[in-house]
Amino acid sequence: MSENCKQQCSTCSENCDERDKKQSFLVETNELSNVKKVIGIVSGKGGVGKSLVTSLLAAGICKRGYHTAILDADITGPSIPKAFGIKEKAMGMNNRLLPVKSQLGIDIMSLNLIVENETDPAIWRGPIIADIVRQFWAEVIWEDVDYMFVDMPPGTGDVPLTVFQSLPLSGIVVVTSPQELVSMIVEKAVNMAGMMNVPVIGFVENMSYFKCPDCDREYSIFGESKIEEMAQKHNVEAFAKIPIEPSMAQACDNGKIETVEEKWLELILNKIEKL
Ligand SMILES: Nc1ncnc2c1ncn2[C@@H]1O[C@H](COP(=O)(O)OP(=O)(O)OP(=O)(O)O)[C@@H](O)[C@H]1O
Repeated sequence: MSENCKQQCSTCSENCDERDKKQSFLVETNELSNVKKVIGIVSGKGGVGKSLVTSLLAAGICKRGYHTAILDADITGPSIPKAFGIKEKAMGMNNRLLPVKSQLGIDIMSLNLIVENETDPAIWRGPIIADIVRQFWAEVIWEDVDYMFVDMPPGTGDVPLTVFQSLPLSGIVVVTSPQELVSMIVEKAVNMAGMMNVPVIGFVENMSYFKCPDCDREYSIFGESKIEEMAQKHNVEAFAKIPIEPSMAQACDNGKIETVEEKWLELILNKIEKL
């Protein structure tokens, strides 16, 4: 690596071996797959609504007329099939796996679509889990996908690193909540993307506020929003605030996430459309 390396291979003209090393980790898809853009959804810590945002973004892009897919890389906590109300299992064909289609036609692959019982825990160590993610990318038939959304596990561990290194990410969307934003955890995820030369498309502050249904007053349950500050600091134009909305939790539980409006995510969806 050059002494002056800033880990910005796409804009650097230096002919160094670091670029080759990074590219060598990329895993090829199979001959039946074609994925145009891959977007990672990341969060610093668990439970902030990463799967919800993944589902809303995928549904939003699908409603705009694009063939959309979700790769659920959250192997130990796969919640995507439940949010979409998918009960059937993925089928195999010629040693390859076929994704299951949602009602809108989103192609979905998740561990819960191949294990017999959806409550069976994935008691595997990091390298095995990372390998499953690679297999989901390489061995599932992703036919003519315009946009694939990857629901990553929280943090900056083994599996997020595998996704960053093995999949050709066009960018990431960072999901956070107001209280988490003040911590350094989000910064770690953003810095990880920077080191891997992957741009941040946008920030989503979930559970940003609660709007009283009686008086329309907004309450900052988890503290004041800091999303604008954060976006400015990292020079990211697109950001979104999603309120705490009990009907959304219900839609997730009832497998009806595709019926939820994605009005809060317009800016980010526009940005994704222009990638
Ligand atoms: N803005 C919101 N309003 C109401 N419920 C929400 C909201 N955001 C998330 N939830 C609910 O909180 C729960 C956790 O959300 P979700 O599974 O998306 O989090 P996650 O960050 O993906 O979690 P993990 O990292 O553990 O996979 C879900 O039941 C979801 O429906």
